Amino acid sequence: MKYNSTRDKNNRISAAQTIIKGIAEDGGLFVPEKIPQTDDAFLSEMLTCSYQERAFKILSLYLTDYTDEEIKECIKKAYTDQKFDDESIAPLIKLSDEQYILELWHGPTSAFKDMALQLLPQLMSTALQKTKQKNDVAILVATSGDTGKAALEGFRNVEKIKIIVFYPQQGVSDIQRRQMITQKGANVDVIAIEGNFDDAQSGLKKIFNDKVFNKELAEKGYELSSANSINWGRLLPQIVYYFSAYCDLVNKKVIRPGDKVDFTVPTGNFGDILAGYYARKMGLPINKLICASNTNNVLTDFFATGTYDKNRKFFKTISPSMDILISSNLERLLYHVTEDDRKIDEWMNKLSANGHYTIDSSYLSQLQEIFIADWVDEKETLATIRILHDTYGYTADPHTAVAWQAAQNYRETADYKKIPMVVLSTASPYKFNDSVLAALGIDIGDADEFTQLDILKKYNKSAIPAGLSSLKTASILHKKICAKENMAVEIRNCLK
Ligand SMILES: N[C@@H](CCOP(=O)(O)O)C(=O)O
Repeated sequence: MKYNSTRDKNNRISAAQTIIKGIAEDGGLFVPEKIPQTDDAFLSEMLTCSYQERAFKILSLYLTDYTDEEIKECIKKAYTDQKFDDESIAPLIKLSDEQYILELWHGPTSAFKDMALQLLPQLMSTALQKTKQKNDVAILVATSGDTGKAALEGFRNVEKIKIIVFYPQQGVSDIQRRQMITQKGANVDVIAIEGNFDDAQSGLKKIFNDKVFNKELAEKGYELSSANSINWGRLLPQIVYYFSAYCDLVNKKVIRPGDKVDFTVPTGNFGDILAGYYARKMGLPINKLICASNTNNVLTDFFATGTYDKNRKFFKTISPSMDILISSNLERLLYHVTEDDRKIDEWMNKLSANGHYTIDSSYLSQLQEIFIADWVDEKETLATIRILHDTYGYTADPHTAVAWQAAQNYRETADYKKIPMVVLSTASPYKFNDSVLAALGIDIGDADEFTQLDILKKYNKSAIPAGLSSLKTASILHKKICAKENMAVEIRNCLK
């Protein structure tokens, strides 16, 4: 299996090279040349498998230049009970006969990003050995809150790899910031930027494509890569949990093999929901993928009109990980729908130059067959957290609440087929204590984030994750702040 750039079909490389590179030199994203197909037998074998075995079955379809032993070893190191506090790795929680929550935050940093970022470092280290690359890798990450910490935790002290994370100074929750600025590890740097996530992501994309800068770093012994979902190695592990949740529904006798299921995904950079699209293309019986946004509803408008327009007000919300106006992985989706690298290049150039592009109506109709897009404002997000708590005794974080409400909205339309709905829960509520407590009507006065953790415990059945309670005594190790124009300067300083 080879991978090619969305902007140049002739730019083809192996899976190992794809994972090391992260992004193509032409600015495009790497996609599998063919999406492997699964059949009834594949799914039926998967039913009795552990999460790790399910991961192996999916990964081996895509990582054809890795040996089975290499893939198994990567999976074994990633999904252990030392790292995940639930043995099923991604537990499926029933809230009603038709409504399920897929909790993806039982890893070390309490966000769904761990599902991929515990595995990516293993896949990358193996790729470096396989390709005998001489230079070290410098991973550059832009985060709106969750990816940063998960990437730092995954890559800390990994040999031949350095990692530099940029986060928006004013755009993450208190706990998310604490998680990042207390990060230990000889190979990590964390820098706040005076800007938002889009500034960080766009700044890094420019740096990835800056030939002169890349040459300078190569001479110093570094190749750049990414741990954001622009890296294929981030998306691939996420396909697994769609299959796994489906198998769990069959095993619980909620559905029979072959029955269709809907998934709702809180969406920012479009990676998580795109993994669902790959699962669907591979043959998993998914009916609709519901793309849930917060007030930064650029994707909702895109799926309604076919015009992607980032020229709009950027809102800082209580679901900061979704505060994004340039959703990178949409490029991959458009490539798969059009199979036309020229068109993708044209649209992405328009997006860079003017901030908008419009796709042909025939493509839009194809997308509307699969995707339902909706958005939820701040007030409704808070109200939903309260409803989930009071009705189901379930404490959700704001991102999950956005998705839950978008799912309910869809379930009230004439299109809804009365089939099970799985809502992806992407972060622990303990990462967003002040918003969750406000939603529950609890007065926190001037309680700090750690007192808030303890208060929230009284209203939440699950324990405070060890990785969050330990932050209280953790020393602050990273204090750098930079202007958004100075990211390259900071990178140079970190890679001296
Ligand atoms: N939601 C993200 C933003 C980056 O998305 P990614 O999936 O491409 O890493 C975050 O929390 O940082």
